[in-house]
Amino acid sequence: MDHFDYRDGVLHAEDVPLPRLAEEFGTPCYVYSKATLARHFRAYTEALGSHPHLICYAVKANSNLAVLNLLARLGAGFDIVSVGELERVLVAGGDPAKVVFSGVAKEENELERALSVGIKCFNVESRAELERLEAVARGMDKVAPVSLRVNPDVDAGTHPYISTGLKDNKFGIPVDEAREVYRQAAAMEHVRVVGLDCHIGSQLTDTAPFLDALDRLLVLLERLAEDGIAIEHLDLGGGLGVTYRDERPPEPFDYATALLERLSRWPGSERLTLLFEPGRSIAANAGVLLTRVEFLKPGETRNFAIVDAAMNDLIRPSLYQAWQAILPVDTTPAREAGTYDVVGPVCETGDFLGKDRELAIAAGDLLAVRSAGAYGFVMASNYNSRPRPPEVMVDGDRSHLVRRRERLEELWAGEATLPDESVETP
Ligand SMILES: Cc1ncc(COP(=O)(O)O)c(C=O)c1O
Ligand SMILES: N[C@@H](CCCC[NH3+])C(=O)O
Repeated sequence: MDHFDYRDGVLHAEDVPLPRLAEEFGTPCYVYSKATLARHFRAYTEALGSHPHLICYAVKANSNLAVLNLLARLGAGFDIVSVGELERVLVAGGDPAKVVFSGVAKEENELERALSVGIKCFNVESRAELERLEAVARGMDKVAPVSLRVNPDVDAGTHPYISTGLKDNKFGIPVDEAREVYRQAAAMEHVRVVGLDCHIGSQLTDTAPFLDALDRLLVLLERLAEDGIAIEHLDLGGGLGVTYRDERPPEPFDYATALLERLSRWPGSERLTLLFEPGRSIAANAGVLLTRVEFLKPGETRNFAIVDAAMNDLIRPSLYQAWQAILPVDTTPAREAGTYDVVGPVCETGDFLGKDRELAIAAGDLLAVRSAGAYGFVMASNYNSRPRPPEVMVDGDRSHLVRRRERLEELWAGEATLPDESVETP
């Protein structure tokens, strides 16, 4: 469910026709729906109801300041993986006391900054990192709130590049070692154990692996209680999948309800605050990438639709062979249908947005690549010295630029690292 649909044959974002946005902001261009972002976020909080909880949106999925600002105003916490993400959360008005810090190699300066602004929790991924954090906190005469990210060794059944909860993956502390590392943490003067964390992978389409992981964490929780180590919050990470094509993942509401139900079987669980770190399930289907067909190039074995967006704008199809729907924006003109590989201008054979797509299009037409709100702009690059695209937020019948397109002159001068972004005010 989202707010991108056809009216009189023309694709709209909420009440705004996409051709109007292409006219105003140019292409390629990311377009986000504010109402969809808000609805996806609220599905989590509504499912959790009165159970103590905090939804820490995974900033990496879409770190646009207007997106972060909207979620902060809805009461979100944030899951960050770098000090850069922390600074973005702060600029966007996020509360540092609702920030959890994940990642396998947080640097000393990152730990220092996070300690100085007072984040909620460090999700520690190894014994060595725990020791680094304790040393930094000692140097600052602070006490670091800590969860251990446990690797529960469950198969998330997702793409190998985005599976994180298996023994083979670099993430987390093996569940069998976690008890020992918790004991070590509990004995540290400058560390305070507050939580237990896991994140088993991304784009999961079934609740079963999440429930398996939860069961394993709860067994560990009992062992920790025997050791006198009290846990205040359980962080189940992110990872809920979305529909790109024909996947049928549970809705955020059903997913959160299932986990809550399983948790409620455990005595004392009503006192345990539940944290989630969703990224994709909030942002993916709240965004499209708008692009224009430059040329149609018929070939002997394949026909190409060459568009003005490329792998530098949206890398998921090239990197993971990810399938994202590609739709004509205006279906009213009569066009001959054909089968096309939708490719960009970048000099790589792997530069494609979609292959073998049935499309009735002509040069100059607009296309919308769906499900591009998560891991879209954030993974964009300047490869081939192409400027990164602008980002636009639609709100009802209004739209406004939330990041302007990089200018080529700034790229040449090496000054394109901080393009303008606007933080929307209510
Ligand atoms: C630690 C952590 N939390 C949260 C997320 C967000 O995951 P997703 O976008 O699949 O919800 C990720 C990315 O997979 C992650 O690594
Ligand atoms: N970038 C990945 C998701 C990465 C998840 C991050 N832990 C994707 O587009 O599917």
